[in-house]
Amino acid sequence: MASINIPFTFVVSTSESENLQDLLDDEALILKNKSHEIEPYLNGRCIYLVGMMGSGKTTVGKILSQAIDYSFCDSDTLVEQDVGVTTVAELFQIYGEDFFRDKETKALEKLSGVHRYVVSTGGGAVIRDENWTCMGKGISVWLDVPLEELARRIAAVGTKTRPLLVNEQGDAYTKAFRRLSDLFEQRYKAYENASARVSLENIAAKLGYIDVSNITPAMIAIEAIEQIGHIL
Ligand SMILES: Nc1ncnc2c1ncn2[C@@H]1O[C@H](COP(=O)(O)OP(=O)(O)O)[C@@H](O)[C@H]1O
Ligand SMILES: O=C(O)C1=C[C@@H](OP(=O)(O)O)[C@@H](O)[C@H](O)C1
Ligand SMILES: [Mg+2]
Repeated sequence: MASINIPFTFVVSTSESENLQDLLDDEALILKNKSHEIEPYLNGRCIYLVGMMGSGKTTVGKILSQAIDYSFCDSDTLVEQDVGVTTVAELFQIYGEDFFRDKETKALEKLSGVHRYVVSTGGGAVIRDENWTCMGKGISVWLDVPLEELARRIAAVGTKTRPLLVNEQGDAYTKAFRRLSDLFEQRYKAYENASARVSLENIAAKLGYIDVSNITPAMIAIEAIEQIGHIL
């Protein structure tokens, strides 16, 4: 495999909630045990998390990478470092979305040549066929989260973090929900191309939860491993 020059080394930057040691004991144990079940069949293929903004790709990706002893990469971070900006929002403001999409594709092209990475993609990575060509060399997993939950999470962190939401009017939740609904309508068929799907509504049903708000990132990582196991 030709060595790909990725202009930085990744250290899995884990905040408190994204470190296996800080998960509930049973979650960490289940993650480790389930990871051992699939590891021999992964053959080092990268795992690409796809899904709408706010679906937890970056958060779950860090946990999943540690569980399966993979490195972690967030394609947005790769683009920010490549361009020399601090945030994607800043990049959109200076260079625009088309420039961002070209850089996003270049990042995925670079990543298509490495192994043993969990890659958290940006929510719009699914809209370009050339990105699917890159991700097709690995295993893609769609984190399918209800729009209300996406809007709640993004409102909690502030819509300024997502440049595609900033021009909407109204309170943070309403403008996030409105724009996310439009984007999902445009993209859901693209997300369905993923190798596997993690539905938070299905997890809630399995656990007897009334909604998805209490499903932790670790539970989602566990379900992702289960769904990957079904397609190996
Ligand atoms: N399972 C979860 N439950 C509650 N909040 C979550 C969960 N997963 C992620 N979050 C929160 O939602 C926001 C978006 O998560 P992030 O990982 O950045 O998603 P993405 O990379 O898909 O946009 C963050 O504030 C994160 O802390
Ligand atoms: O949905 C999108 O088009 C985008 C999602 C963002 O990533 P996250 O999904 O990690 O928020 C980031 O790539 C950019 O703001 C565009
Ligand atoms: Mg992200």
